[in-house]
Amino acid sequence: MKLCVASTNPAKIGAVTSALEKLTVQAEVNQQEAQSGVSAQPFSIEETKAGAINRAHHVLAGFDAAIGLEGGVFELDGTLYLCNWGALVTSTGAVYVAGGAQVPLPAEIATLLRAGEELGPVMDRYAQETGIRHHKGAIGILTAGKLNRVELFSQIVVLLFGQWQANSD
Ligand SMILES: O=c1[nH]c(=O)c2ncn([C@@H]3O[C@H](COP(=O)(O)OP(=O)(O)OP(=O)(O)O)[C@@H](O)[C@H]3O)c2[nH]1
Ligand SMILES: [Mg+2]
Repeated sequence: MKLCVASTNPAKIGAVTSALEKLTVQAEVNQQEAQSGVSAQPFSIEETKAGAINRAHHVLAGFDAAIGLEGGVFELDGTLYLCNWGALVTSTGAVYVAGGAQVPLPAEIATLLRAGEELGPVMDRYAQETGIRHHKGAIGILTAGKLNRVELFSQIVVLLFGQWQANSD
């Protein structure tokens, strides 16, 4: 199967390849930068989910299926949460979506995001590291490494393929 991942972010590519290994799915995995069609910092579940779907559709041409993975934040009861969404679209027109881990963001990070900053650079400053978005992710910082961004998105990819399988049997 020819599969395209709608990102060149190593954390997202790693998530797809580890999920495919876990599922023993044979696929030729390609990657392409993709426009999410939403803001650089999605600020709701709806926007984050839409970004994942848009990405997948934007890179589908020429492939059997495409995967979009998008991180974002959303407000709930006055607290800002991290959220993560994935979409799997197929050349036959199927669309599967799945949400992943959600955790509250520290107030100091929430303040900066509400002021218009993107989570990636904010997390790098907060943790005094670089490129967090490409490996451990905000989830890795916020859970003392108990879950990283690859593992987080890998679970979403398993949910996507599982739905595809359940609807193909
Ligand atoms: O340090 C981070 N750790 C995370 O866990 C995380 N989740 C989301 N974001 C940020 O939210 C925006 C949309 O996310 P995103 O899906 O576009 O991610 P990304 O820009 O890293 O990948 P990509 O666009 O190259 O595929 C981007 O500004 C990301 O910086 C994160 N940053
Ligand atoms: Mg991005």
